[in-house]
Amino acid sequence: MTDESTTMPNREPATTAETDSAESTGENADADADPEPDPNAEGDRPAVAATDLGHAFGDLRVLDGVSLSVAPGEIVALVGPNGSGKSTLLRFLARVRAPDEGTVTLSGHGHARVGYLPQQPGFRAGFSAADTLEFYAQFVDEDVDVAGVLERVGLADAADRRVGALSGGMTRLLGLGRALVGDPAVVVLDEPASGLDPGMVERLFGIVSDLADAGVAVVLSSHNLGPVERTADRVAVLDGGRFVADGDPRAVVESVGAADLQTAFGDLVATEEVTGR
Ligand SMILES: Nc1ncnc2c1ncn2[C@@H]1O[C@H](COP(=O)(O)OP(=O)(O)OP(=O)(O)O)[C@@H](O)[C@H]1O
Repeated sequence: MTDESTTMPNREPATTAETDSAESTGENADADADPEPDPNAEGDRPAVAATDLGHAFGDLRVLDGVSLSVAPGEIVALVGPNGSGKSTLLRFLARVRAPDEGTVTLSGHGHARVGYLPQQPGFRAGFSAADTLEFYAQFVDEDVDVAGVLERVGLADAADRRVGALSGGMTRLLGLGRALVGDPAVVVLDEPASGLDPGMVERLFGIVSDLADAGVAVVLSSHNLGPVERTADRVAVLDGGRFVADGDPRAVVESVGAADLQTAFGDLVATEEVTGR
């Protein structure tokens, strides 16, 4: 069992991040290297910033000097081949674990919580979808409109269904609902569209757009490159432990003379030598 399949994967980082600026530091990180925040530039500060992240699993170096900042209201999509380190990076951004090297800093006005959808959301069997969200609602200060959250993620009709009886896609939608409990300033979604039918994929990316319109910083991973190209403000292509492209989707596509992100993806990652996967 991984840490993702526990019943409370996203509330831990949430509660630890309820300060104006909270930082997760790798063992080898140099905390002194971080600049002092400029109070006059508060509005320009990223909602979440990862700096020089490095991480290895045994001999496999998964991330190597990766930096990423996400502004309030910005949607950043991580794309990359299977095993390129997207989930690992997202766990660091969500602060469910710390990298070997580098820092993750959250900024926020008052609250700076992170909502996290793991790649394989797990819930305690036997409880209903509504009961499950009520459970997580206990851990946030705000009143939570559980029925509203279920409606938002398309599960209103499944409110009373036991979580063990939800389909794979519905379980992911409930995980998205859990990530939204408490109106976090940063939402980290690991393959939120995986297993969803085409209509729900559109709905999912619509929810993501609405979150960004409300000022939430969203960082997600996805292999659904069509919706990513249409929805994301930035796409960051991870391969070989580093970003091989990072920018506006159109700019990334044009940088390799491709017609669309799907084609650009093939060009970008095909030219990289990938080891360890
Ligand atoms: N806990 C772990 N122990 C050992 N190796 C791990 C662990 N977690 C991830 N890895 C390895 O690190 C690499 C990156 O994995 P990660 O899950 O971050 O990739 P990903 O880009 O999210 O892949 P996918 O698109 O298939 O979900 C893989 O080679 C994986 O096998």
